[in-house]
Amino acid sequence: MAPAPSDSRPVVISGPSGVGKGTLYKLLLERNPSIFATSISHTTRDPRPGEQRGVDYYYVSMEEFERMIGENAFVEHAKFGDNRYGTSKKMIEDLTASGRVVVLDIEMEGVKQIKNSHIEARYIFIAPPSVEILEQRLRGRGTEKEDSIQKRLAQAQKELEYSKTPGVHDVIIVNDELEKAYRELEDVIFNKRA
Ligand SMILES: Nc1ncnc2c1ncn2[C@@H]1O[C@H](COP(=O)(O)OP(=O)(O)OP(=O)(O)O)[C@@H](O)[C@H]1O
Repeated sequence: MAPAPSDSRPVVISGPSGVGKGTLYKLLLERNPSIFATSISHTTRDPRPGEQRGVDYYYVSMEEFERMIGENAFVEHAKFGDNRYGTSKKMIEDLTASGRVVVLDIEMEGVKQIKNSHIEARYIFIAPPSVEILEQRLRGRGTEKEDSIQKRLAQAQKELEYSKTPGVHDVIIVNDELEKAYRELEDVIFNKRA
């Protein structure tokens, strides 16, 4: 395990569905458990069996969630179906104050919001070697029905376009060979390169 990075800003990892963000994120936390902390979102949905309050999510009512939006308590928030999800500023500040680097797995609209929230963060985009390989991974994961795969691929095109906007991401890592991409991710976070 490497010593703690000198840069303690939260790390925002984004990229299209199926690119391997979750896999890389999990490795980062498993291999450096005392250095990184998982961002814990607020949600209005009910806990699922096995989920723990304050570990998987902070579960709040719709009223509470809307009050927090009004107080500008979120760096980003979104609605999926009937449920709302958000990342609170206080959660990031508290985890950072505890001496750990917060890692956030955020989709494109959330990235745009965080960039407007004036929070200091590092932005890492995970790109697929090609759209064909992205499709293979989405299919290979076996979690998605055909229409969901098509939606994710259409959304991926938008995200890949956005990732080309100059200055949006500090670095783009192509997730070709997993261990190679992982090493690049660590190198960036631990400032072993740009
Ligand atoms: N470098 C790689 N080479 C081959 N397969 C990979 C690689 N990285 C990840 N995968 C596989 O690709 C699939 C998608 O990975 P993962 O679930 O981590 O994607 P994700 O970006 O987190 O997607 P989502 O945003 O939908 O959660 C998984 O089956 C994973 O095991």
